[in-house]
Amino acid sequence: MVTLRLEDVGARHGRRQTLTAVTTPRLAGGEIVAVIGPNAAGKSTLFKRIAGLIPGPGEVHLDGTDKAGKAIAYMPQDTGANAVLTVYESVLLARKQGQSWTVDEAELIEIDAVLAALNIADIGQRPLDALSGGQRQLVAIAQTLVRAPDIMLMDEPTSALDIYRQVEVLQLMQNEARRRGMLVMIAIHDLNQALRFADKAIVIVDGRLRACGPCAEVITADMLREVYRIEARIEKCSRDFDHVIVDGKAA
Ligand SMILES: Nc1ncnc2c1ncn2[C@@H]1O[C@H](COP(=O)(O)OP(=O)(O)OP(=O)(O)O)[C@@H](O)[C@H]1O
Repeated sequence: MVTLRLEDVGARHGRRQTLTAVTTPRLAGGEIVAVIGPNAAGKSTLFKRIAGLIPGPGEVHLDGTDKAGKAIAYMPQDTGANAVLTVYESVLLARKQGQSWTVDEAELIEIDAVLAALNIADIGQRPLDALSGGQRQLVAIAQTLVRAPDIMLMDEPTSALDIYRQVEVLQLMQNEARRRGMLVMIAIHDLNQALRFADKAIVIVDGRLRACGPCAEVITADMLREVYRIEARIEKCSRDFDHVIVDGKAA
């Protein structure tokens, strides 16, 4: 099973230290980890650092994978639209990522299955630049999923989706994490969706790790007051899920 552990991981943008000494316990495949924190806290920077897209001090310890160089897939927050490609072609291109261009039947079946699971099979032949924002986000999720990584880093993957699609995507990611033994880290601002779908939460504040652990232990009224400056209660709904109820800004 894949595991990820960060040790003193940092990053800079120019002269500014944007990530400082982030150390986590071992995070294991099969789990959803919500990465939360205020705007500009360093969530995307953390993902880019884990994915090896930006340099910095510290160690990203990756174990239990045989997909050297392809174990981690990063889905950025802003997904551009390449006008030349159709949805299907773009997903196929993501699947092949540097491999030979021979396409076998099993790969096509897999791509069809991912498009169907995300409910976007009907737009397969549409050019990318003719999609809505939400459709583009779903295509970006498909592009990441077909790479069959051991670790998926998803940067606000549901920010453009309606509530039905949010649930559909987060449920799918939960199922896929369990089924494939994949570690899925999701930067997300919706704390109720984090409480509903994530096993653990990591809180990033000012580029530092403030907390890491089971959602119920991390997403607390005290944390919301200190980190987000809001007064809120965490209450169980009638189906026994924790919910954040916001009362207002903290004094
Ligand atoms: N390319 C860049 N050049 C300079 N500064 C950057 C760059 N990318 C990010 N930063 C800075 O690094 C800090 C962390 O940004 P990051 O995008 O990681 O935050 P975030 O937690 O993902 O925010 P959000 O929730 O708003 O998406 C911010 O202060 C941001 O301005």
